Amino acid sequence: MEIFKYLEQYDYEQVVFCQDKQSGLKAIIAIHDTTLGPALGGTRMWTYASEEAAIEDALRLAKGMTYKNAAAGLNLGGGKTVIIGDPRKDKNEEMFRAFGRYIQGLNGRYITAEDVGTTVADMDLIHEETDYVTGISPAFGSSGNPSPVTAYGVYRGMKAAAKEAFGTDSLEGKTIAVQGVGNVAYNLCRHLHEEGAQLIVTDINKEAVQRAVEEFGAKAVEPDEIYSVDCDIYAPCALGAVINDETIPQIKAKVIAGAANNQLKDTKHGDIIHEMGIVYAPDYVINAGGVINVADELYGYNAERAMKKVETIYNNIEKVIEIAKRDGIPTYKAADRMAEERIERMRNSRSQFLQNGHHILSRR
Ligand SMILES: NC(=O)c1ccc[n+]([C@@H]2O[C@H](COP(=O)([O-])OP(=O)(O)OC[C@H]3O[C@@H](n4cnc5c(N)ncnc54)[C@H](O)[C@@H]3O)[C@@H](O)[C@H]2O)c1
Ligand SMILES: CC(C)C[C@H](N)C(=O)O
Repeated sequence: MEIFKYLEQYDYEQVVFCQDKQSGLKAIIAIHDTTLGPALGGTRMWTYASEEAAIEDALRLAKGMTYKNAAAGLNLGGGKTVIIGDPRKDKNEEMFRAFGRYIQGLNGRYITAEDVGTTVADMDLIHEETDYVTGISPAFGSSGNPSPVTAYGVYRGMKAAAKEAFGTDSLEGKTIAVQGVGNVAYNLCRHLHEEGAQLIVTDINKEAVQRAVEEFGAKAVEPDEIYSVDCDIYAPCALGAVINDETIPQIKAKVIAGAANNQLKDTKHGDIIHEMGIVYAPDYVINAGGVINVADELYGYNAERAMKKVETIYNNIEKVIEIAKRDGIPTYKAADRMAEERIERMRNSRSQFLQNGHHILSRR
């Protein structure tokens, strides 16, 4: 990988490699764009096949956060961290504290939170070293685990997408195929079950599947069967790149709306599903509930205020669908347009320097 060429192509600002021999920390912090404010994005811990795969993931996810934060109307830029390692075996206190010191060294350019493989307890350890961390324990007056809030946002966004496809946003009686029933999707399934939807679920973790079967009367299928099941809505809530050349021909759903980041393997797959008439709720618009919730900590966390903002995901999905129709483009492009236009507007409106003692970083 020619790193600077890649950074230039997608206009990344900064990449930081963090190494701490004693704790085994190997982390990559990628900061994509700070036009709107400090870069906020979670920390993923994962066993990558190669260092290059880890760098690519950090970069791709950081850019996604720029778009997610912009589309959600947050005054935050985009960044992300990946820690190379197995979250079940390789974690220790020193690792997260060493990582916290690296974040502190960035002096507020990057603020972290949870992502796949990291937990509230990990954020609390980071918090021992820096204030530039969110998603920490409610005991600190903070918002805690963002997953249930992400799930609520996905539920609301799914309803907006359903309204476009079925003429009503009621999910009662709809069959919804949920791929992965982890932290977010378990809570999503609860909302869907309460509204009277029929659930089909899969996961590589059999216990997670069993819980959804017992609690929500879900029907279980094998992981590779989820794409082809008869359903109204397909909700990808596990991995990225699941909308691809192999899966698209199998999909029977009229709506794709789920929590996973980077669902389209390539942009061309967004074009294909658009041509098929599938209503696609762009991933970073529908799954912004978690980041909206943790970002509220920067103002002194208020759950009511945060949930009010999460509700706007319904309107944001409506807005994206409206732009897509107006401009005759797929929804993924409409979402990019919405985010890019906001960043551009803010960039242009900041032509004068004015010291601002009330900047969000001064309020903590
Ligand atoms: N947690 C959040 O607040 C949040 C916010 C925004 C986006 N997301 C994204 O949503 C997705 C889910 O996040 P999460 O926090 O629930 O993660 P999680 O790790 O708790 O859940 C993911 C689930 O997917 C399952 N899975 C993995 N590979 C699978 C496969 N091939 N087939 C079926 N199931 C498989 C895992 O066993 C796990 O149960 C991720 O892509 C994450 O990046 C999460
Ligand atoms: C809670 C958030 C800051 C990060 C979350 N994992 C996301 O992808 O949106």
